[in-house]
Amino acid sequence: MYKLVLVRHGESEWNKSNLFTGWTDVDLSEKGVQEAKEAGILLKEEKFVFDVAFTSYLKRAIKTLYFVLDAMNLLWIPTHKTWQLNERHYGALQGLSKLTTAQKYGEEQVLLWRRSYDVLPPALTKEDERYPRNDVKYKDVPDQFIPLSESLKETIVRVEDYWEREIKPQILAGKKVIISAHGNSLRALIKYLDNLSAEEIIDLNIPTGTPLVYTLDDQLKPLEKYYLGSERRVEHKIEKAADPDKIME
Ligand SMILES: O=C(O)[C@H](O)COP(=O)(O)O
Repeated sequence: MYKLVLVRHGESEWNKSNLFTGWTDVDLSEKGVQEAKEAGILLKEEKFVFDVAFTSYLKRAIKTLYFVLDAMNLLWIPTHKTWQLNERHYGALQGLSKLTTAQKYGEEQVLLWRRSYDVLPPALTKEDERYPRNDVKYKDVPDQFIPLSESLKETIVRVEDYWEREIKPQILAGKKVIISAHGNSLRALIKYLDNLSAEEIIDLNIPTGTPLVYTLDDQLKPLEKYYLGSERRVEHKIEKAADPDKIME
């Protein structure tokens, strides 16, 4: 049996103002920093220890991992960063308000862009300054993997590939692993791990800064999973992840 911990980054500046973010490299909000620190304290209180950590190329996930590991006195452990754990690329929606986009295109269309399995958000063009090729972080990523937009289906392909090649062997070697990533790159991983259908994944919302603990069998099939923290607080954060404008603090 193995344990695995997943954590979505704490609230970002763009979560706070409810903008489509994707690969935009925005920082944590003050509240997000607090959430990350609290996640680390919770993990420490529950006596979790990690041997190796994985995160994306985006600072909101990297900093969340930093605050979690700092609270646990584990900043020294090896940490692997990869573009393959980045948030799903939101294409030309990146930077737009989720609320005004819903007013313009309808809530149903925005729900499809946000939560469906295979609907692509509108694509960027290669001339757009948001095209990831313009960002030095992705200089070593081959052209065919640089997205103009991604559905969850495409996100799963890159997340699954990284899981199989890099993360799974570490877990099977007995290393205790934590992954700090994003709402949709974690939905991608969870769909794969839990073998969820395209319908089931629509209703899955991941709360910010809340450790999700998996117990896995010898084949890494999930036996159990649960969020750390009070049930009421976790529920509230899940509702907020589903519809940030409707949920007040
Ligand atoms: O990229 C984003 O905008 C957020 O990180 C996740 O957005 P979502 O809740 O619309 O999937």
